[in-house]
Amino acid sequence: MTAIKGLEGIVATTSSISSIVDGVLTYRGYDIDDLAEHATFEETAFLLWFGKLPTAAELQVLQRDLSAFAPVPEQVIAQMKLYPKDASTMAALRSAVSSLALYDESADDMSREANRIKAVKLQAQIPTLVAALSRIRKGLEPVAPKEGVSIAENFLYMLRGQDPDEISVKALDTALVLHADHELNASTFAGRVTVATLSDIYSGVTSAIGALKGPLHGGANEAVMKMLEEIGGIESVEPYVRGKLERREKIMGFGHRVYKNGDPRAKHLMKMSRELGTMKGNTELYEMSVKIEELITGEKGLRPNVDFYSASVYTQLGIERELFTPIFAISRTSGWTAHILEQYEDNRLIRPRAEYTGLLEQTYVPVDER
Ligand SMILES: CC(=O)SCCNC(=O)CCNC(=O)[C@H](O)C(C)(C)COP(=O)(O)OP(=O)(O)OC[C@H]1O[C@@H](n2cnc3c(N)ncnc32)[C@H](O)[C@@H]1OP(=O)(O)O
Ligand SMILES: O=C([O-])CC(=O)C(=O)O
Repeated sequence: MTAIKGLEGIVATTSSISSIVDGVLTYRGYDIDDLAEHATFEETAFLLWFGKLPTAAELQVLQRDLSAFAPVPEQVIAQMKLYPKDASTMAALRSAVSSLALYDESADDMSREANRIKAVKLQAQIPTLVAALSRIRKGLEPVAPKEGVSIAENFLYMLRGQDPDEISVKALDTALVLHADHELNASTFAGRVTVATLSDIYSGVTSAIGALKGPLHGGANEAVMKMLEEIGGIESVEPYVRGKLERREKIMGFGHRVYKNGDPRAKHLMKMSRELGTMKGNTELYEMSVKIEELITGEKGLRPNVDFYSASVYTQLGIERELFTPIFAISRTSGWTAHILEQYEDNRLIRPRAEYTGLLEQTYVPVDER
């Protein structure tokens, strides 16, 4: 038995949800470029869950269900108010999502219909939790979700307590489409491993949130923003990046396990970053990001991944850094739950083997003789 560290290149399951072939990402056969340009996040979530784009009537039903499910149990809000104010938002979100299960009587109902409803419910409630966590951290009361608006619009409304502008809603909606699914990434794999024991969907999504939090995965978008803040201005980019390269430190937001010639989502976020900066009359974050990319690609051949330009996009939308990875979780809930539903449909326990490298032939020695 020879271990493949990080399971690199191992094909661990079949899936008909999303694919990456020759650097092209598709959801259910639709190119991400096509979806980013034309689809809403709600259409994308439907596509991931049910394998086809919704008709107008199906979309209306989904939007109605998402609105109906968006309020979260008041007990969960009360618990969130007790969380330490300096806890990371992802750690708080992990706890809050786990708590949701305690107040859902159908949490352990493993029927296909119940699990489909819970997927929609989680998608509706996670944005409410993230917005509430942000306000609670600031000492503000959470704002109840609005009926009849998109997830992107509702999220920005719940964050600020006022209606967002159309450009911000559109930009966030596109970012949600771009982050919705990504084949067998670490958090999706974690979610699938969890439910392959026939554990419930809340446990699967809680596991996935834990995996997304790490800086080698979704947590990289917050790390990118920290780096931009540390750099401070365009004139400091070059010495900062060269210093990091000399010390052989990782530059967050670059590199990818699967894409070696560039992440197809990055160009959309780069364009959004440029457009938002131009619109707001301040392109410094965009220009700093472009300069970092030129240096890293030039020196190391590494290309930006989805997390790199999303940092400047969210900042230009006026969103605080602590919410970047939770926003990734809002979007990826669609992909996680689609994969969880797929796992239940044709389940087999996921239990690989380990190559043992420890001691051999040890003999027990009583404690007082050691
Ligand atoms: C949504 C997402 O999860 S996208 C990924 C988000 N994560 C990040 O942006 C964190 C920074 N990037 C990384 O750490 C890595 O590129 C990963 C974790 C994404 C992929 O890792 P792996 O597939 O294991 O690649 P691996 O770490 O083996 O990298 C190959 C080589 O490139 C180097 N490298 C990879 N990424 C980076 C980086 N961001 N900065 C500097 N060097 C890097 C590695 O040090 C390694 O060099 P070596 O061969 O001289 O040791
Ligand atoms: O696929 C991966 O390894 C990470 C990634 O880009 C994602 O989850 O979007």
